[in-house]
Amino acid sequence: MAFEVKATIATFGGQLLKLSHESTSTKTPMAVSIYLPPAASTQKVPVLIFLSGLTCTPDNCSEKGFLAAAASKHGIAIIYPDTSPRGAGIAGEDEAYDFGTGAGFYVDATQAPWADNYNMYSYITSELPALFFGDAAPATNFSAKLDASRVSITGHSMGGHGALTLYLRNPGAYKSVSAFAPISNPSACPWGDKAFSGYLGADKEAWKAHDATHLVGSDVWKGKDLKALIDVGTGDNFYKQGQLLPENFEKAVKDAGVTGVTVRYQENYDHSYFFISTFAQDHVDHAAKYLL
Ligand SMILES: N[C@@H](CCC(=O)N[C@@H](CS)C(=O)NCC(=O)O)C(=O)O
Repeated sequence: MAFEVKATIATFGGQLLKLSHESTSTKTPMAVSIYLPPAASTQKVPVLIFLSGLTCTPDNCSEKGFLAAAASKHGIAIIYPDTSPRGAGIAGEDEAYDFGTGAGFYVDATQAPWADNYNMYSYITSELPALFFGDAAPATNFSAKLDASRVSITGHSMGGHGALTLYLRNPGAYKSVSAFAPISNPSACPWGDKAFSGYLGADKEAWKAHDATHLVGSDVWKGKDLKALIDVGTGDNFYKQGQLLPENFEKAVKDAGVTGVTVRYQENYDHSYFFISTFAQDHVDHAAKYLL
């Protein structure tokens, strides 16, 4: 299925393209944006995927995350997917900010009425790579510009959970991972409890396959060196309310004997894009270490 280019915006020497396409995973139109650095006009560039948090569209991070500044310098493309299907027509999908629209949690729902459309895991891990790295359409032939063999992943909050879990579930698919204020142990926090109950059902065993704190010590992730950078603000109200639980992830990492995980607690920073933009360069630099 071809991309439709909705906007082309010059920024940091490259271009931000706002795209739309019909998705086979969600059975809805999906918005997705891509930042192409200047280097993409002369060579294939590696890719960093940024998974956004609750309520976000591709615009939040591309407008105020400032990842493109460092990505331009390194010659790295950034893909900004949406956070859920929109307009699926499911009763109740727009009732809450933390479930349904804007809150797909990067899982494939198994429960009615969500299972037909809420398939963000497949969307991010299968459909989007096929679209960007395959021959989607002559006018938007990204496969000539992007190097499918060099992809890293990052994300914020719900998207930090997405980045960590997709990375841990797909060894070798991504060169490195990072996260801003990730929901690190969704099975044990109110956001995760609500989302996983709705999308995955009451059996908490099924939740473990989408919980970074469980995955890191499991057979799914076979590596030892995680190549992970995580930032959490100590002034983040969601951290204080126990929605993020990075300490649980750190303990699981230690118990599993996994190395290569840096978790930084940033004094006073909150959950917002002021926090993300402050540390954006560090996260792009982290990805660049493994992509370039
Ligand atoms: N709207 C929610 C907060 C949702 C929220 O903070 N979302 C974060 C991601 S988890 C975000 O990035 N929001 C959009 C933005 O700040 O631009 C509330 O009222 O508590």
